[in-house]
Amino acid sequence: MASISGVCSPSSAVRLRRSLPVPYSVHLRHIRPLRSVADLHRSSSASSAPSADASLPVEKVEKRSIEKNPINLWHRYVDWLYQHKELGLFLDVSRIGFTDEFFDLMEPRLQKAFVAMQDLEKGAIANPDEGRMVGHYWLRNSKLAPTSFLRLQIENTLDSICKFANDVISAKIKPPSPAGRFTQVLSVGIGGSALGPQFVAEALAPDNPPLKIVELKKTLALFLDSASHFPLHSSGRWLMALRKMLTSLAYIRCINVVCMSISGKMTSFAWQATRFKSMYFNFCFFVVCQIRFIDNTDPAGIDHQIAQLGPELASTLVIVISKSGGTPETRNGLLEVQKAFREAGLDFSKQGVAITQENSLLDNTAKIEGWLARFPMFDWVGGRTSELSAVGLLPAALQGIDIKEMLAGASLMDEATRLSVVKNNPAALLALCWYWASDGVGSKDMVVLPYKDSLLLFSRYLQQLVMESLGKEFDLNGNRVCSISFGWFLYDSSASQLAYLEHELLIKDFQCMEIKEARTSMREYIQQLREGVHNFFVTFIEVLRDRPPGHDWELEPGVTCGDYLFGMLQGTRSALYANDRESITVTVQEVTPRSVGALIALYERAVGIYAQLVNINAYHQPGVEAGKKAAGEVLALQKRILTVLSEASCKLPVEPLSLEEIAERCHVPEQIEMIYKIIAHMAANDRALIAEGSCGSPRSIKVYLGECNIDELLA
Ligand SMILES: O=P(O)(O)OC[C@H]1O[C@](O)(CO)[C@@H](O)[C@@H]1O
Repeated sequence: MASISGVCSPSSAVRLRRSLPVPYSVHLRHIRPLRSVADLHRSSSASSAPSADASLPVEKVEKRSIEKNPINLWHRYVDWLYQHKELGLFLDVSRIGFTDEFFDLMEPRLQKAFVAMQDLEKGAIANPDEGRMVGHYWLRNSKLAPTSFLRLQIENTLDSICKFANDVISAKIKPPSPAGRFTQVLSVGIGGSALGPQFVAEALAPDNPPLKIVELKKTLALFLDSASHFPLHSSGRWLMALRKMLTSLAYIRCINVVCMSISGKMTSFAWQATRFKSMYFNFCFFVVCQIRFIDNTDPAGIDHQIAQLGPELASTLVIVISKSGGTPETRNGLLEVQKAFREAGLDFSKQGVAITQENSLLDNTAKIEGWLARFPMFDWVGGRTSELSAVGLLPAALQGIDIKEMLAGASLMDEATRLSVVKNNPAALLALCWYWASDGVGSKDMVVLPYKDSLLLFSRYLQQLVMESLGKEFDLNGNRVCSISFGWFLYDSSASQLAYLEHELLIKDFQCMEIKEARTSMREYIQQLREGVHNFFVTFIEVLRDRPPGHDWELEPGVTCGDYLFGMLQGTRSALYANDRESITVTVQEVTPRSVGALIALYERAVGIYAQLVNINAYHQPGVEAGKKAAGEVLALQKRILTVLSEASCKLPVEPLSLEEIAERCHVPEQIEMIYKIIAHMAANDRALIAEGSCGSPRSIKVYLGECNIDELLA
């Protein structure tokens, strides 16, 4: 929250957008009044007979002007409001203008999608390319797993995660260094093997630094010494004193947990003192680790993380996460970290943990090198839906996050999203809205706006889930899908921690306005949102609870800081809608392990249902594979260039080569531009390659090697 104007801004903005035009027919926007709310309500019931012309393809449904009458809108809001009582989660789709006619046409498709989802949950082969099941739903309810073997696997893995995390936190498992306990976790992974843990850490990790047990011991000893002189008679006062003393250490969240767990049981001071001693031991279980991530192959980024760890590398648990076990970015990260360990005189194997498929390259490496622990990734869990497997659960547990609560939240949401009454199924409602808003062909960007800093990374997490699942070229029948249809592409605003929606919107769409002006006041902000290019629909993520109970205060009479954030969200929603910008609002009571688990499950299911609606396979990733292959080809070309240069440079006299000559000798004249880029990159990094001439005029460049030991160069 960087604005000093007091205007709250969304925590992050992600826009997923179309790349190609949509068919003309779906752009038609005829102005025709909506039917009455009562009609809408009637048609929304799953049991009601479809009233629309079933022969009309859903894509031909006309888009009418959206309802603007405030009273009708209120009724629409109330009629469509979804609430999950136990989860404290609401979904408001009233500001998406789908009509009853559209709903009726979609209803049979949704019913078909529900059946497909049921099959999926029963273990149907949902990824025909890889011949595998898709079972992330079983992770949160192992009874659903199609075989008892799988059920046991799930349960045993969860047990071993909990045990390992507890042992690390209580220092039963410790690093060899004198530090005596693990204080940091470094997670190495990418894509689905990084984004979930990052999102959850940002959302749920305790605010405070890891407890330093030495410091704690000292303070507790002092307290115990003086405890006998305390004139405290009631457990309430005793607790208050205890809380005050411990919170002075600034570990508020942990302390609350401990104090709550022992309150109400204390009667006498003697007993209190005993409890206090035992609490000291319990308290050790709350000594959690901080987490850092290496999620790219950017050497400077890796160096930064390692430098930030500094001497704490000796007490860092390194978790390497890769389902395939062979992803180059992750392998590179691992090799870099291992090098840092070697240079610091540390034994990596004593601090390394692998999360990967059995017998993958990574698994075998961890086995051979005798790493501290290995946890399985199951082939029936895709990377982008792996947050509630060991991938997300182990890092979360190490940070003291209640992973069973996360699983419970997801499980409750799974139950809710299995229902076949569309109106009672929040994932189906989301999929329906996406289809309406983007015409089923990705004609609009999806902007995800979490209005809570702790949910900053939710949009980035969704990026991977949605784009990799829905950005497909071919449908299930092998037909090329209409334009790029289901791909929503991301504008990643997270580079700016300020995460301004307006920043993104301004740069991309609102060319007429200055970015700075957008920050000055809410009025200009809304002005710009309303009048910019209309190529998006919004999902607001709202959190009702501003601060933990008892911590809020009024910064002006009757108004808290959270009220501003709330006002910003509501004001933006209203202003956007007034100018025909549709929005969905997902509301949770609080950001808790349970609500985070529920949000993850909600979107996993919505993506699955939407994929069914548009007849694509959400569970394979041919595009990603192509990208990985392309990267490999560039590296192969680099090796060929080095071989050619070596032959020319090891002659006497040395023969400098032009780019054309290199391309010809590599037998790829058409790759001359790539050859130039490879050489420019190597030259910029002081590799054993000398490029004479000007980079600005590539034709002038002559290249040779400064040394001619090709084996060393290729090593
Ligand atoms: O877990 P792996 O096999 O290293 O793959 C990492 C990620 O890379 C991707 O292939 C692309 O980001 C994802 O599908 C996957 O989650």
